[in-house]
Amino acid sequence: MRDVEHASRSDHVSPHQARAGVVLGQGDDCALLAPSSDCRLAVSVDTSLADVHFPRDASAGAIGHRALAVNLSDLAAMGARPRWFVLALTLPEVNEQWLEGFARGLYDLAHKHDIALVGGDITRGRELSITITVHGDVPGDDAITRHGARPGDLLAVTGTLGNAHGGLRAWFEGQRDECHPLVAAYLRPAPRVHEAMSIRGKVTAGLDISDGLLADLNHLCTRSGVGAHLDASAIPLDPALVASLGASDALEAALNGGDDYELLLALAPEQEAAIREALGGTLHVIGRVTSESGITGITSTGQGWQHFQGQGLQGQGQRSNDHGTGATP
Ligand SMILES: Nc1ncnc2c1ncn2[C@@H]1O[C@H](COP(=O)(O)OP(=O)(O)O)[C@@H](O)[C@H]1O
Ligand SMILES: Cc1ncc(C[n+]2csc(CCOP(=O)(O)OP(=O)(O)O)c2C)c(N)n1
Ligand SMILES: [Mg+2]
Repeated sequence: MRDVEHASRSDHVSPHQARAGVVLGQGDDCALLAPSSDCRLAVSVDTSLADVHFPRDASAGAIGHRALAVNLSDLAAMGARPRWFVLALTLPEVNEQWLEGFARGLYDLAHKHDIALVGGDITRGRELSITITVHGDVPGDDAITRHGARPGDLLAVTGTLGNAHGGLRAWFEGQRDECHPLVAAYLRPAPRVHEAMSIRGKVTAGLDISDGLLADLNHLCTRSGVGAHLDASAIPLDPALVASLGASDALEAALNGGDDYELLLALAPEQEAAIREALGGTLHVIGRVTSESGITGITSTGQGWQHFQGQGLQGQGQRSNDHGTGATP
């Protein structure tokens, strides 16, 4: 255990220890943190499991990066500024070299987003499992939520969709180059933290896309009590994805593949110019919010990622549509 603690406290952590708001970091029974008085605290937890969220033969650095990235993406979804995280690690064995790589992937991303590791827990168990709880802050009532979308709002996404699913498929077909653009999108997602902070207060609702565009749009619509109409031809697809999967499977990957960690936003049309200025070419309008429930404009039989539907790669794209959205052309 001492080895693990050493690796998770190695010298690239120390710059974070002194950062603002950490009264007492690792080493005692709890961390003591001082949230900003004018801010709300944003808290979220996500677990990453070998062969469920990442392939067990991915590099240790990619596993560390990805486990933190998906949590940072939840802070981005709310427009929160990353502050602190805690890490619960279950390992089948202690491998010093693996831990060094894991720590490097994790801390490089932590450093990039100025988030400090303030505590954790390490246990031995059969499967590799990483649970991270992130804390962020957001001023006043500016948090981006799922519940504010209104009929007439535009729907938009950042970046392109489906690449990570293309990378997952490439990995299972034997592609092991982690620098391959689609594989990198899957293993090393780039959470839209700065983008989200620059548009909070300007959007009516938003969330990050982890389960797939249709599934997460459905979450937003349900929470807001609205429906949506999508323009299939406006869904942004990377030419590399279309080249890899063909146009039809690329669209299906974008709609239902998941793992994108892009933002899905609802915004009043009069805010579009300001948001486009903040986000530049990353913003793509893909439809609008409607008053009738259900998602129209898209024909798809998929329903995004569901942990308890016996999913695996074989099941992707072969599931029936029961997400209750009534997706129709
Ligand atoms: N086991 C649980 N206990 C309490 N709340 C949960 C649990 N699982 C999910 N939730 C809550 O349900 C909401 C949706 O969770 P989830 O689908 O995991 O969203 P996300 O994609 O943002 O991680 C979140 O507010 C989350 O905190
Ligand atoms: C090895 C592997 N198989 C399949 C997937 C696809 N996948 C697994 S979980 C998931 C959805 C996101 O994970 P979840 O635990 O639901 O995160 P949350 O929505 O809570 O952020 C997807 C698309 C993957 N990422 N890796
Ligand atoms: Mg979650």
